[in-house]
Amino acid sequence: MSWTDLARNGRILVVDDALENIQILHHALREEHEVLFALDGEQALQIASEQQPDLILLDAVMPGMDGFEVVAALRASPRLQDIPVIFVTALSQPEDETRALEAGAVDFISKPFNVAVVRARVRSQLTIKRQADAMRELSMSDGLTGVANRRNFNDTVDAEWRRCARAGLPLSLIMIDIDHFKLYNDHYGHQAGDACLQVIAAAMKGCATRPQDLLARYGGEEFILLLPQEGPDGTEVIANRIQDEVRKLGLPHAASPTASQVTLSMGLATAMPPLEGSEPSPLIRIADANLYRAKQSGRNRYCISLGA
Ligand SMILES: Nc1nc2c(ncn2[C@@H]2O[C@H](COP(=O)(O)OP(=O)(O)OP(=O)(O)O)[C@@H](O)[C@H]2O)c(=O)[nH]1
Repeated sequence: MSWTDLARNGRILVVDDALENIQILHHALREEHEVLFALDGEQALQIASEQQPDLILLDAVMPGMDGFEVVAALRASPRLQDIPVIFVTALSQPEDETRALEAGAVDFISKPFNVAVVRARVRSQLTIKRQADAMRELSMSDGLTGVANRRNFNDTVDAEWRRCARAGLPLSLIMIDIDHFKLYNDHYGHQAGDACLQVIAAAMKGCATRPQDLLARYGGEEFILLLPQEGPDGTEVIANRIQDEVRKLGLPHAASPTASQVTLSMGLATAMPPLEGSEPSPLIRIADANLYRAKQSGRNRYCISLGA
């Protein structure tokens, strides 16, 4: 897919208190893009939050919340702050343009506008947005297995920890380690080891598929599964599912003293719920200690305890 293709099909939110302006922009953009609209600032923020548009075309002067206030509210929201905003406005003084750009808009178009120019500027901002999205995605995932990387896990566990603490919901972790992986590499070679990590990661990813679940590569052959809103019983169900799926893969491990196939050891830990103001690191340490117990007591199993 080329970058030009990436500029097509974006979802655009047009915000203007004059219906005729919305109609003109809708007409100009509807062939290439999905166009949503809002007639005031409050409605714009609500639709942005629900529909996550790729770009917002925003009128500056509106009754109630004006465009500058809308941009400030977008920038203050972690979920909405990356949505680019182009001001489309009757304001035309250089100081208006400067104020809009300083407030966080990426571009400024004065009314009356030329439709072809609007289309071209929309395309160029969508291209930049897609490139930024792709870069962010890459920086948050592990290059070998495609699952989340450790940094992504650290950011996500902090946010989910706070969310579960506020809502009084449990949060669980499963620390997962491939058994005798050094012997696997020694026996089959490092490339086969890499392929093994990829296959195991893909199988584990299919075992916890709720939107808030996150599988991350935590170290070389160590993974961690974050299960917000999951108590100890559900976590054991998922641990058993992972063991079953890996068993079904039947990856030979001729050098393993534990089994003839690749096996996993796991440490489970649940906060019931996290305490407000506390940190997730003690729970991670408990999951790690339980993984160590699973290794010590024979591998190819999980150990569990409540904690933190
Ligand atoms: N192929 C491959 N191997 C890796 C990668 N990352 C780490 N490893 C290997 O994973 C092995 C981990 O070995 P150890 O920590 O000794 O653990 P183990 O052999 O799995 O033994 P137990 O955990 O005690 O069952 C090391 O040999 C690392 O070189 C990777 O990205 N690719």
